[in-house]
Amino acid sequence: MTSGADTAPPAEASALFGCALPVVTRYAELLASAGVERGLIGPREVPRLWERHLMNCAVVEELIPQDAEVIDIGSGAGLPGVVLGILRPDLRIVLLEPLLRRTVFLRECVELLGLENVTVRRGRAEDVKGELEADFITARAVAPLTRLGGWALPLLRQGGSLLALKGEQAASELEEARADLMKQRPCVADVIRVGSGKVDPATTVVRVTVTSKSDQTAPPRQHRAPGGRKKRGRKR
Ligand SMILES: C[S@@+](CC[C@H](N)C(=O)[O-])C[C@H]1O[C@@H](n2cnc3c(N)ncnc32)[C@H](O)[C@@H]1O
Repeated sequence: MTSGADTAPPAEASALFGCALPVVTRYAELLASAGVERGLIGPREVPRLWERHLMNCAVVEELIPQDAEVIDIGSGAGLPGVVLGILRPDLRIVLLEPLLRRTVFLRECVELLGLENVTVRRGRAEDVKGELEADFITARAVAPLTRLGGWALPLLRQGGSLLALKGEQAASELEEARADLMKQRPCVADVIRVGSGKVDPATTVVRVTVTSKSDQTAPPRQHRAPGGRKKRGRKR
């Protein structure tokens, strides 16, 4: 895969990605070249790859504790799963994607970027129950919350969370979906903004955490405070 348009990172990306910046930059190049050529990402997205896609996805790592297992449902060209995999070598991430040409691109990315903690699984989320399970599920721009919850909640371990990256309508979407989510599995849900001061606007996430029936009012499990984790360098 060759390099495409100018994909140099903005100044703010250094602080966010630290020592992972060269690998994320290589991923940006892959998106801007093969990703565009193969129709996985629109050419108009290239000038805003960093702000709107890579950085916006990266800040979600604040919500995921050390060594968690993550499934990224509907990974597409790898957002947010590939970014999280680069930034957090401690996580084990499955990129779940049904479309062949997307899984081909994802496998190429995983290999070229040396992501030993990331695997690609071709399939639909509703078809992998009993085969895949995780502590966290991420999803961006995949499906309305009610449908996404129906796919994701059965794949979560007790205490695990769906982290759905959503837009400005997140709160109203959650209120509409809340009763349906509860029918799926006992859970608590909230809308949180992550990455304030790092990305503008901050990323909006609907977090749905599966609970036991007796634990309905409990807040989601306490995660590490943002910035409190010691980052481990990736072996290259
Ligand atoms: C709009 S794209 C978003 C891709 C990526 N998450 C992003 O933010 O750029 C939606 C993706 O969800 C995938 N998808 C659709 N239905 C799915 C399902 N039932 N299970 C898993 N993935 C699905 C599609 O193939 C597509 O790649």
